[in-house]
Amino acid sequence: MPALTGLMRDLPSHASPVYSPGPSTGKDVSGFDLDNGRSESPPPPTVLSPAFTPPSTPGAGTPTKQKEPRSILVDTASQRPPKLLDTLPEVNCVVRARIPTVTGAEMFLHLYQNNVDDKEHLAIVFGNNIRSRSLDAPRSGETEMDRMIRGAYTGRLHPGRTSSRIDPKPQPSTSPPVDQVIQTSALVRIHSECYTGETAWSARCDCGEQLDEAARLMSLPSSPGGVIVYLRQEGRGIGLMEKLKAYNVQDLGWDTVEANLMLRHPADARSYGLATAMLLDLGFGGDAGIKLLTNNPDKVRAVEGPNREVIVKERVAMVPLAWKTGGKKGIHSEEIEGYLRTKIGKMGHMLG
Ligand SMILES: Nc1nc2c(ncn2[C@@H]2O[C@H](COP(=O)(O)OP(=O)(O)OP(=O)(O)O)[C@@H](O)[C@H]2O)c(=O)[nH]1
Repeated sequence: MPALTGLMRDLPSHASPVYSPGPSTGKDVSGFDLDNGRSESPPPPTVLSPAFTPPSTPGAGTPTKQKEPRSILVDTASQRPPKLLDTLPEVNCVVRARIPTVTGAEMFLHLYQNNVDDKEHLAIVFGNNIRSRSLDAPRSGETEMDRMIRGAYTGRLHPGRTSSRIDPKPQPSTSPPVDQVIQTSALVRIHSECYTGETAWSARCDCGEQLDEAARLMSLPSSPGGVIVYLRQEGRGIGLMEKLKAYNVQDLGWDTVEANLMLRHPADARSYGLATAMLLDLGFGGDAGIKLLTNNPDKVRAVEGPNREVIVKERVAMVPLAWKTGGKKGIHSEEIEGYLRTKIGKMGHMLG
């Protein structure tokens, strides 16, 4: 069908996010034809959230720069709780530093230690009013200089400052007061490390784009602030070495879930107790609730913790930039199409 082939070539690569259930003649159990990188039928409504509409008119959904994130109300109280450990890990923020960023926005990087692993998990905090309880707690024998060096200061550091508590030259704050932040649910993203997608320019996944988008939304002038909890759970918890093997398995024709299973790993080996504990430390416990930036339904309930220590009130979908902009921006590759299709079809991701 030369006419159809020509038409397909003219469409942006993301134009048909497809999933075909039932018997398939292709290699992939999700119905995705691995030979030509596309499938004939549209996704059934069951695999997409009601709000999702495939971008039939490329370019029609181009967002304006300052657009507020669209969120969907979440009610996890009525859902069956996932299997979580009974107790949350202990976390301790050991240092915090101000990082001016290339976009002009400023954030505070918080480095955590914990009692379950030796990794340096991070909280990337936007806004001046989100404080770590463990960081601010006094340590015996420490001097004011010690406190400033580990980041337990208010306001801003500047040459000559001697007290961690009173900033003699307070900076004007554009953020609302703390109480207000707690009443308007803050934006939170729980992000799992992805060296390939965030550092090595990989077009196999959308991890780098999601990290950038989360930071952009939290830096909008209208944003009450927010936190990206950055967990060192590379490769959905299997580590970089195993993830690279999984990429080779994927190049041999299997999808991201099958590749993990073939290597004798779970499809997803992550847990979120550390994230819950870090959010509690940053003051997000109780009724205030959070707005969680995610497409992953498992993450929504798991982040709340065994006793719903943190409550996810709303979910904000992380729609791929290529879908939102009709293909003008974002990631274009055969690999990312297969990856997103598998996340929707097999991992229940809701991209809308
Ligand atoms: N094993 C494996 N891990 C991958 C692959 N691609 C990305 N990852 C890892 O997957 C994690 C990100 O997971 P995603 O599925 O993109 O997203 P999510 O965290 O489940 O959900 P969102 O909140 O919607 O982003 C990171 O740890 C990546 O390193 C892959 O093909 N195989």
